[in-house]
Amino acid sequence: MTSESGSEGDPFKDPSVADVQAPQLGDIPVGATLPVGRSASLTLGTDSLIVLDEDFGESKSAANCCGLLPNKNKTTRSIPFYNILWAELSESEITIRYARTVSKETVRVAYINYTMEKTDRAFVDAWIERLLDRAYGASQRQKRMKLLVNPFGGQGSAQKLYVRDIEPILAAARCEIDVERTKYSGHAVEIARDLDTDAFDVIACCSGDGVPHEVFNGLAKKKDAARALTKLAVVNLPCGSGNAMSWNLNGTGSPSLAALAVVKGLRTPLDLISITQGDRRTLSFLSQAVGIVAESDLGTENLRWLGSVRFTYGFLVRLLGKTVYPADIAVKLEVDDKVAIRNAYKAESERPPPTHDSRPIPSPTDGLPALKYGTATDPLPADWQLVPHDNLGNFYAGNMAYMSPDANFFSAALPSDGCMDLVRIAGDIPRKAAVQSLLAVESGAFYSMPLVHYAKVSAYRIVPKNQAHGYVSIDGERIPFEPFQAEVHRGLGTVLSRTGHMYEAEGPRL
Ligand SMILES: Nc1ncnc2c1ncn2[C@@H]1O[C@H](COP(=O)(O)OP(=O)(O)OP(=O)(O)O)[C@@H](O)[C@H]1O
Repeated sequence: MTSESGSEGDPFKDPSVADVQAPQLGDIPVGATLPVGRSASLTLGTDSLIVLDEDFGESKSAANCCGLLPNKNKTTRSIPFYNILWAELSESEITIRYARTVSKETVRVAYINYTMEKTDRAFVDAWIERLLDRAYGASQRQKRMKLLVNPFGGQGSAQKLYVRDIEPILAAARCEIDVERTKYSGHAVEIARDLDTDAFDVIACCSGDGVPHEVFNGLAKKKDAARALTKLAVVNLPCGSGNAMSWNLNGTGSPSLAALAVVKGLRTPLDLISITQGDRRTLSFLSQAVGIVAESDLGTENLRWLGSVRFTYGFLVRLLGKTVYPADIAVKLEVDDKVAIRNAYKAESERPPPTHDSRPIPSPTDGLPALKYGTATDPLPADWQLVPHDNLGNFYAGNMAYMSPDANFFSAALPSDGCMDLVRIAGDIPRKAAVQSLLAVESGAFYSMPLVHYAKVSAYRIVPKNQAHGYVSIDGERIPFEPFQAEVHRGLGTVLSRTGHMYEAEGPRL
């Protein structure tokens, strides 16, 4: 466990800082330069910190400059504000920590450090504050994180990825981290259920999508469920085999880049979906599948040795066999027109990013919202109609866009539009068209295919029929093959994203 919050015992914090009347932030404009050392300066550029160091080529002493790539020909470099993790002044030393790009997929913590000969403390403090202001914008600094590591995630590599790629970034950004390893399946439900809602800002899952699913459901069990789901942002630091949540919100499957995205992430309301089956109610944050997707994923466990090809293989076998999964389906339809859906997506993407999370914080006595449409065992709501889908091939409802790095399946999905994106495809379409639809997912043409029925719905019920057994997948987890009902709760949950209102995905193409 790393605990770095507060000023007590903080080796970096100069106790005298608080006593100094710092200049106003407005006194430090873009372009403000901080002279450091004899021939070096730090300047606040438009999008980056500009480091000018005339001695850099000759003097590479650790005291003068660390962490910058040595380059004798250049004395000026820039560090994007996005990559700046922290800055501080202690005694007469200024240290700036940042995430240095070492490859397309990796950032590592680096720092620059200068001893300042003359220190106008008040000015330096204000300059640092301005730098952090540019580096974090509306993102909360020094987030307090409950961090769960699934030691079995990603075939056992999660712990190693956490130590090597994630923890150094969070620590350099001076996040407060409370680490716990999950000990058994379902442990994350209990940890989230018993967590003090006010003690943390973020629950970070070093895992795949299974642990965040458990965390949402653990928070749902709290007495103050609505408050906990609003206050605590759930994030995925990708260490599992399926990391869709990170691809959608952090835009990456790289643990170190995701850690940086989380450090800089903006609070984002997320729709959550109640799934009722019998008398059970669970929350889904990612997807629900019946038919070919569920079976290709959950019904191919015997082919684990095939690795990631397992899913595609299972899918193709069923596609070519023209397998159908008959069911009766009733939906609470919101939009059933691809042009209108695409236009709504475009309008949201062009909206200026929100400056803050405007939702009110629910009271400590607010549990989960009541179900508007009852459960799967209640009479069907009057304005819904159970429509037979005797030749159903694929029933797939998504709350996020990417289901895997190459599969932007629900390209019109938005985090909190109050809708699930529902895709239905017949199972008895010509084989060629079926294979084309599979290939179209990767190329981005899937949405526009006429055989893909794409709608925005706020609730539905599905009753599988004429099958002795089958598969239902909720966020990739198997639930009994029985009728179930789904209902969206708009913006009930909270995640962190780069924009505060969109997924990191290309929108629908027509
Ligand atoms: N210590 C543990 N022992 C066994 N199962 C665990 C443990 N900790 C978590 N789990 C279970 O592991 C499941 C998979 O978790 P996770 O989200 O990390 O990865 P995944 O990508 O879904 O799968 P994979 O394990 O293949 O990487 C979760 O549903 C959770 O219940």
